[in-house]
Amino acid sequence: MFEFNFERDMASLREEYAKDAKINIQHVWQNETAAVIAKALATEVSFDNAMFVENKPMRISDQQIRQLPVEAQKDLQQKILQNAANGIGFLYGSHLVGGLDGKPSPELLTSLHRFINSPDMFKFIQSITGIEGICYASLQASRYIQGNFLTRHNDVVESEGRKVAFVFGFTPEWHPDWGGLLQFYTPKGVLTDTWVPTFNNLALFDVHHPHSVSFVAPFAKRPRFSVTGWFRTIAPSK
Ligand SMILES: O=C(O)CCC(=O)C(=O)O
Ligand SMILES: [Fe+2]
Repeated sequence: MFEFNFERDMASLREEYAKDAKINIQHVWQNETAAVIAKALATEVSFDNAMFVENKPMRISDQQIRQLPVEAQKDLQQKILQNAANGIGFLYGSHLVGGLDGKPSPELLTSLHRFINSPDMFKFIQSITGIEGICYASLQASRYIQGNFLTRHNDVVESEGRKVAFVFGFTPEWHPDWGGLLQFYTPKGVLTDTWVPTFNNLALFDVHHPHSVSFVAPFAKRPRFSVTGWFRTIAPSK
């Protein structure tokens, strides 16, 4: 069902990853597969708003937000911005595949989760990164619309054995002026790289890299869709 371009010059991918523990690989899926996943993201996924409020992560649906009195909605927005100003903030559309957010996933994403958890995929990732013992990949569909962002952070969670972050991009025709840029920093916070959202790519990077998704401008013409997660050496207990 999913056609992935496993046949590649692995030596050059390895060499690229080894330079700075990150790589942005283009045209990873066969065109048809990428189009089918992109369509599911745009039409079948019910996204919650993942946000950071009063120093806590929370998730709330569009409908729940609409049901709040206008003053409470403004207050929520204010609190998200306050947290971001203090250094930790995010607001974006998120669907956790596998029932983790209590919402069923479209069949296509469930199958995709299985595919990304296949021995072939683990072998592919291990061959590029040199990391052994990958046995699980979590999966999240994400959607960044105008006003969404994710401030600088790393993805280290020792207890989950997260090793390599991945972002499959499904965003055609994005203009860098619209924000939504995946940015990398040194541990001291100096900006090193900026990757513009694109279609049918796979960004892979060591979870220790500080990174962010820049604020999506109010004039962005479309959403930024991705499927993201982490390749892990510890699987969740059932
Ligand atoms: O969507 C991206 O480009 C990165 C997302 C990310 O950093 C995260 O979800 O932790
Ligand atoms: Fe991240």
